[in-house]
Amino acid sequence: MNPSTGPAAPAPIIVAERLVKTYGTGAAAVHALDHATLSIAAGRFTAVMGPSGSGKSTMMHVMAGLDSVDSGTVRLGGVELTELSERERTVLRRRKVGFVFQSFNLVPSLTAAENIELPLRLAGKRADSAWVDELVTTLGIQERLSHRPNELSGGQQQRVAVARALASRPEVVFADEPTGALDSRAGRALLAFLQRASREFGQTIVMVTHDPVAAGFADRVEFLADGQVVDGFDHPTAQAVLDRMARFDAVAEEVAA
Ligand SMILES: Nc1ncnc2c1ncn2[C@@H]1O[C@H](COP(=O)(O)OP(=O)(O)OP(=O)(O)O)[C@@H](O)[C@H]1O
Repeated sequence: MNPSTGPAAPAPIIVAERLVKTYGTGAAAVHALDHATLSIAAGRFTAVMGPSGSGKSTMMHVMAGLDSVDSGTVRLGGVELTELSERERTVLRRRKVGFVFQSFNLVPSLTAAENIELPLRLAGKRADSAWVDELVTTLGIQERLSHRPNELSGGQQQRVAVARALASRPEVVFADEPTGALDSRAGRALLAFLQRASREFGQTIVMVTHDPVAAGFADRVEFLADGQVVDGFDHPTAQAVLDRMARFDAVAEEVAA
């Protein structure tokens, strides 16, 4: 450790540089990403925030290999995603990435246990049953494994979705507003679990959120505005995030005036 700088920052697992993604052309063109540059540290929990339309979901989809860019580069675990075909990106996603969506996205005809195992089956991986058992127990869903999603509460469905995302120990878990459909108690329990997954198990997590309280569970917060990463800091608290967002609003009001 260098005493003047503290512990070295962990190596980045994702390096996204000068990403450009434009929808439409001419006067109707929308610059969803406008030379956005962002690194995600391995083993950390990172929140991505910013006003509606600032490019958060687009950025996440590109970093996860779900979407292509017009220009720029994205390396995920040393692999340059922008050089892969769509098919190669799909294979890489199955091997390296887990997802948690706001709307859970569980398969209705499968039980909770079958949903949890689905990404492993798709990736042709064998389940590490001790790990899956630990996940299921920690998330408190062991009594619900034989139930189908429509027999589970929203909070239980989301916990199944989290177990599904972590079951294969992916290099990165991407979570898009994972607490958006939950009440605040269930939301906090889920955030505490994500925080624990990164602190205790070294799981890298990238979470898009509008909620300063949710961002307060992360190790770092990054802010997007108008398709660019404009700020970021470590150890965010809900209050520090709120203060930063208020400065965005003040600038937006000045621009509009
Ligand atoms: N498929 C698409 N076609 C056209 N425009 C799109 C498409 N997807 C996103 N956009 C536009 O790109 C911009 C960035 O969108 P994006 O969804 O990444 O923002 P966001 O920050 O995630 O927003 P929100 O917080 O509202 O979900 C927006 O102006 C959006 O309207």
